[in-house]
Parts: sequence; C-alpha cells; structure tokens
Amino acid sequence: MTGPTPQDEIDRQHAQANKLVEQSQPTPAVRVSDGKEIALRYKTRPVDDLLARGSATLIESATNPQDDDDREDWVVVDEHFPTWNTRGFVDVTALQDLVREGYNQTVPVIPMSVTKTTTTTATESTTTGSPNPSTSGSQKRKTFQASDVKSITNLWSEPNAAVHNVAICRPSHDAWGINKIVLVFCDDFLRDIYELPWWHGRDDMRLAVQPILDVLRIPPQRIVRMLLASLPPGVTIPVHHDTGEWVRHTHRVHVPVLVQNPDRVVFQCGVALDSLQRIPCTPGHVFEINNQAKHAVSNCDTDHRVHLILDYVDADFPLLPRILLRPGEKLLQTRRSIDRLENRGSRPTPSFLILGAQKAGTTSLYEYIVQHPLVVPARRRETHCLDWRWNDKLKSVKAQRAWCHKFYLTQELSLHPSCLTGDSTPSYLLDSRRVIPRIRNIFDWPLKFFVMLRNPIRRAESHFAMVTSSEGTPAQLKARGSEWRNKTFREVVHDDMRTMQTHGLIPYWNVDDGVLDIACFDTFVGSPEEDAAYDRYLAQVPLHTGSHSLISRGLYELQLRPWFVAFDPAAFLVMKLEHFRERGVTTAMEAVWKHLDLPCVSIQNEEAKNVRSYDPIADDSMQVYLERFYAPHNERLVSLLGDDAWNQAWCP
Ligand SMILES: Nc1ncnc2c1ncn2[C@@H]1O[C@H](COP(=O)(O)OS(=O)(=O)O)[C@@H](OP(=O)(O)O)[C@H]1O
Repeated sequence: MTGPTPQDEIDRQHAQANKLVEQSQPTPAVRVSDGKEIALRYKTRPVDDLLARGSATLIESATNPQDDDDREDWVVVDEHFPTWNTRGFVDVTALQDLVREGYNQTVPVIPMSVTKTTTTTATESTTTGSPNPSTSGSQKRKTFQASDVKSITNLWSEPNAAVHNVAICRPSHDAWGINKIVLVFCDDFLRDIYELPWWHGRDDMRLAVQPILDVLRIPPQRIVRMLLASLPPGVTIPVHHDTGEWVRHTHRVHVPVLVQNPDRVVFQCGVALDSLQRIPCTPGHVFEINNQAKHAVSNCDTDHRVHLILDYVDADFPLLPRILLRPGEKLLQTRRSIDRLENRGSRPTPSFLILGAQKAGTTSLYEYIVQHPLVVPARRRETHCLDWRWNDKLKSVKAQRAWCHKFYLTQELSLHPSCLTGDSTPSYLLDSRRVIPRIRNIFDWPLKFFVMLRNPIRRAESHFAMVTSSEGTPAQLKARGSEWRNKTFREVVHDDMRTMQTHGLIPYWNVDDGVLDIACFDTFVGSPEEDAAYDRYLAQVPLHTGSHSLISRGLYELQLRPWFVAFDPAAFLVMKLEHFRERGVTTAMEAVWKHLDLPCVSIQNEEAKNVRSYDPIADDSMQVYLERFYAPHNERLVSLLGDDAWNQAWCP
C-alpha cells in the first residue's frame, strides 16, 4: 500500500460503498471470461500514471516497435487493460467448514497512528524495535503460551496461531482489525518463502485448498503467499495499490469463502479511481486481480467476510527452497524483510565501508545505497570510528568493537539479519596505515568495500574549493583547516608535491619543470622504496584537518595497494564517479547491489549529493601539468583493476 489514507477519505469511501449497497445495486453478474491468467507484463508500475499520460503516449513509450505482439497488447490498453479476471468456480464447503469457528471474533484494532510510523514489527514481545530507531513504532505484541490457547480448532485465534502455527504481522491489515490465518508467506524480494505449519502440517487444509489450485492449474510450490482474511463488518480498505518487489512477479488471486450477503460486500478494482469495476464476491468465485491497479473493499454487511488470498509466481520463476516453519516459531519482520528468530545476530555489522576517495562522490554513493529497502543507515554517514573517533583508551578488542558497534545500530540490527548497514568515511582510503589494522582487529568478518574514484584533477579542484570555501558551519570550517585560505591552487599543488618529494615519494617528478622521468618512474613505482616513502609521507600528514594531500589523494593505485594486500581484492568494488553520469545512476548501482548480494532495485532519488558550484580552478597550464603528472599513475590504476571499464581512465 502507499502512504496511509486519511480517515476522512476512508469514511467517504465507506459511505459511498454503503450508498451503492443501499441503492440496491445488484451484485454484478460474474463475468463470463476465458478464465485466463493476467500476464505479468501488465503489472508494471504505475499503471495509473501511464494511463494518465494518455493511451497514445503509452503505446509509443511502452512498446518495442520490433515486437508486434507487444504493440498489440498495449494498443488496446484503454478498453481491455486487464484489472481482474474470473479464473473459475470451486466448491469451498470443505474450506468453510475448516475456518468457520471463530471467523467473526473481534480482534483488537491497532490505532493507525502506530502503524503509520512502524516500519518494523517483530512477532516477539521483546523485539519491537525497528532497524531504524527514528521510524520505530511502539507496537507491542504479546507472546502467547500454550495455556492461553482456549480452542485448538479455532484457527483465527491469535494465541492458537502463535503456539500451533506462526504469528505473522501484517501491520496495515492488523490495523484494520482484519483477522487472518496465514499459510504461506514470503519476504518482499521472494528470497525466502515460508510454509507455515497450518499449511505444510495439515492435510485437511491442503485438501480444502486443492480445488482452487486445480482451477488455477498451479502446483502448491508456486504459491509464495497465502492466507485467509476475515474483514470485519463496517470496515473499508480504501483504494490503494500494492507495492514491493514481489508484486510484479506474482499473480494475486481472491476466493470468497464465507460471505453472508455478497450484495453487501463492495470489492472494486480498476486502472484509475474513476473506472473501478465491482467484482462479485460470491463464495467459490476464483478471481485474479491486478494488484498494481487500484483496488478497494468495503464490508457493508453485518458479519465478517472471509476470503482466501493467494499469490503465485509463473512456472519459470527461479524460487529458492521453501522453508518449513515449526509450530510456535518466532519471526522477526520489517516492512520488507523476514528473519527467523534462530538466525538472530547472524550478520555482523557493519557489512560495508565506503573508503573514499574524498570528493569523488562518496556521499552520493552512500545516499543511493541506503535507499535500498534492506539497507539501514548507520547512526552517521561518516562514522570516522576507525580514525579520529577511535577510542585510544580502550585496550581490549572487545571494548573497541563495542565502541565501534555503537555507530552501526548493531544491537537493533541483530534482530534483522536480512538487513545490512555500513558507512562512508572517505578519509580511510588515504589513512590505510592506521585504519587497516583496526579493521582487521575489530571487524574480523568479510566486509565489502567500496572505493569511488574521479578524475584526480577534478577531485583536487573539488577538494580545494571545499577547503577554501568560507561557507559552512563553524565545526566544518574548523575541520577543513585554514592553511590553504590565502594560497592559490598552484601553490598548494606545489606544496604537496614538495612534501612528497621531501619524503622520497616522487623521485621521478621535477616539480618546477613538470617533467617526468619515465625510467625512474618504472623502477620506483611499486618498489619497497616507494612503500617506505609512502609510509614516511603518511606519518607526517596532519590528519586532523582537511588541508592536506591535495595531490597525493589522486594517486589512486598507490592508495589502493595496501588495501588489496590486506584484504581479498574481490571484496572491493572500485567505481568511477563519471559512470553515474555516463551510464545513469540506476545502471551504475546494479554493480553495487550485486557486490552487496542484494536484489536489484531502482532508487527513487538519484540526485547528486554534496555538490558545490565554483569556477574552473586549474588554468590551462596547470591542467596540462597535472595531466602529465597523473597519466602514468592512471595507467597503473587500470592495470591494477584489470577491468575493461577502466581502459579509458581519464584520458586527457
Ligand atoms: N551523481 C553525481 N554525478 C556527478 N558528480 C557527483 C555526483 N554525486 C556527487 N558528485 C560530486 O562529488 C563531489 C562530492 O564528493 P564526496 O561526497 O565524496 O565529498 S566528501 O569527500 O564527502 O566531502 C562533488 O563534487 P564538486 O561539486 O565538484 O565539489 C559532487 O558534485
């Protein structure tokens, strides 16, 4: 569902449904259709937005001119776009008998104000926190014991379900007071499909549901979600469309099971608010809806209404093995993830670190990553817990680890091992001497690293523009240092080069003439002498300020080398900032999701972060000078990364 609908709008929709019923509008006749499945290609989002642009635009933008079949499907979109379809009819007597007891019991309604902010719901009394405390709700759920179970045959009873089945939270449904019997459930990305005991352990349930599967012509293994929902009288679920990755991969089927008077249940579905069609809710009517289209239901009757609702995937959808849950097992849910309690704490935090380079788009990368529904932001974007926030007083690894974990919501996230977190501290790349040993000591599990790189000349300009800017908070201004304020870019370039030279780091470069001795470069770069010189250079860097390393921070191969020695190079994804523009953010991010073993998603906000506007800083002669300096280093970077994508590393 999208954001919560205001109560007055829900009341309006309920009154409208009541009016329909009171005007004695007869329940529409069941459409005699061909019983066909709604093809999943019709489940692109947002259907209504596409239509709002007019069908003609839709035809042009949504069709592949090479594909005539596709074109035909979309040309008829206005008249025949499938929003629901009768799939058949079944005798649901066996199912009715199985679920009749207690179907109309009243369950406490959880106020909407709670669920509005609740992104996480743990089905355990002690674990009500959200992975993101700023959005956590206060919904408490009781843990039921066997002694709370009054009737083991009442499948709607929450205590019974919690002890003999598995309690599942569906925050929005729970908020409407909808009672449920959950049989199959999955996470948002269809990675984990859970079969609950009342499905895999009950022959009577499977036999009662089988006729429905026969009509649909699907084996039970294709079901990814299935539950019975009992909608109380007087309740309207307002017009909405379903969201989540699973939606576009699944067919949504409803089967009315217990309906006192189908004329008094208004179930509607359509491409837009003003074209909703009413669907007959006669028991046994198996119908499919396009749940990415708008749909709503009002129970204007005096009794609860029970539907079986199931979602299944196409035959060729690659499903992982199904997980059979034990009776009474606890699940830990967020809005997009589900974890078994027994897996609590199985993912250490952090999972990833963005190491740098400074001014190479690290802020954007971080902000893009944390838009993934399974990624939770750390307490701060730049934790610096391994450099200047490192607590020297702590001597034991345990205490140091506990200190660092505070930055990563480790305790909260231990409940949700499907979710991960990390941070972006762009100073780490350069500060390898201090940071690598700390990582190895404290985070002794395989971390994923990201390194953003950018044309080193543009990086240096951005760095200079930031440090010499008079804009910013007093804390920012202090952190940047004042050493460069009265200097030109050229002066700072030469200063850093001379410092490098003093420590023997660039013996192949004549700072004054801008001439490179290529023979010296080839012998020196990559040698133990260079490593020793780099150590000496780093030892004197004033790491407490931003006014240093203008040029050395662009020696990417040199900076990456110790990291690649200390950790498996496969743990690193090295990206070019320029790729965001050249390839588009969504495409560039595909590699990021893959590196983090996360399902691919499109992010909503692709805006570039931390952007500063300034006039070009390096004049033409400085541009040529720096190109000469960086060119052989860029070539070495390409060899180190060994990636075709890097063959054109910032050619002049
Ligand atoms: N998507 C995208 N496309 C193009 N350019 C982008 C993008 N995202 C960030 N940027 C540019 O990256 C610069 C900021 O980098 P960082 O966020 O790493 O800076 S910092 O080290 O955290 O201060 C900063 O560069 P300058 O504007 O030149 O200073 C940003 O404009």
